Amino acid sequence: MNTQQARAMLADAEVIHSAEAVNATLDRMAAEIRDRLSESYPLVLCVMTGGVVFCGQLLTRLDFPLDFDYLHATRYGPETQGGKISWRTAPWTPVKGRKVLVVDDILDEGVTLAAVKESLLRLGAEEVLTAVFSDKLNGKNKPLAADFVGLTVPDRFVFGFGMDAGGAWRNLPAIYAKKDEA
Ligand SMILES: O=P(O)(O)OC[C@H]1O[C@H](OP(=O)(O)OP(=O)(O)O)[C@H](O)[C@@H]1O
Ligand SMILES: Nc1nc2[nH]cnc2c(=O)[nH]1
Repeated sequence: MNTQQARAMLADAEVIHSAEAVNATLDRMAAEIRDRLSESYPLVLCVMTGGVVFCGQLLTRLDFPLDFDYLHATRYGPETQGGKISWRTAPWTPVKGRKVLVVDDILDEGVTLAAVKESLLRLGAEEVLTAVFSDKLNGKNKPLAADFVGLTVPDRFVFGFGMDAGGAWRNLPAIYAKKDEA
C-alpha cells in the first residue's frame, strides 16, 4: 500500500468508535484492571504488533507496581482472513508462578489469544488474565472470552488504534471500518 492508497482508504472509511470513546474506555478498563490486580505485582504482556497502542496507553493508567514484557504472535499479516498462528517471539521474562495480564487489540475468532493463554499456562503461569480493547460481534463460538473487554465492534474488518489495514493506520487514535464492507 502506498501513501495515496492509505489516505484514500481512510477517507472512505467509517468511524466506529471516536477517539473520545476510546479514551473513556481506556479509563474504565484501567479502573477494572486496578480493582483486580493492583496487589498482585502482575506481569503485563503486550501481544505485538496490534496490542502496542492499547497496551502503551493502558500502562500509563495503571498506577500500581507491575512488570512489563511482550510476545509476538500473528496469524493475519496484511490479510483480512486469519491463517495459522505464527510465533515470532516468546516473552523473555519468566512467567512461572506469575499472575499474567495479556493485552491485545482485538478478539476476533479468539484463536490468537486462546493459543497465547494456553502457552503461558504451559510455561507455568499461576494465572493468565486477558484484556482486549475490542471484541468483534461475529456470532462465532470463540475458544476464549476475555476477562477485560473495551468496546464491541461489528463483524467487519476494522482498523486504527493498533489495528492495521494492509499494514497502514495502526497509528490512528480512533477505530474505523472500511465503508465498502458495510
Ligand atoms: O482472534 P483472532 O481471530 O485470532 O485475531 C486476533 C489477532 O489478530 C490480530 O493480529 P494479527 O495476526 O493481525 O497480527 P498483528 O498484531 O501483527 O497485526 C490482533 O492483533 C490479534 O492478535
Ligand atoms: N486490523 C484488524 N486485524 C484483525 N485481526 C483480527 N480481526 C481483525 C480486524 O478486524 N482488523
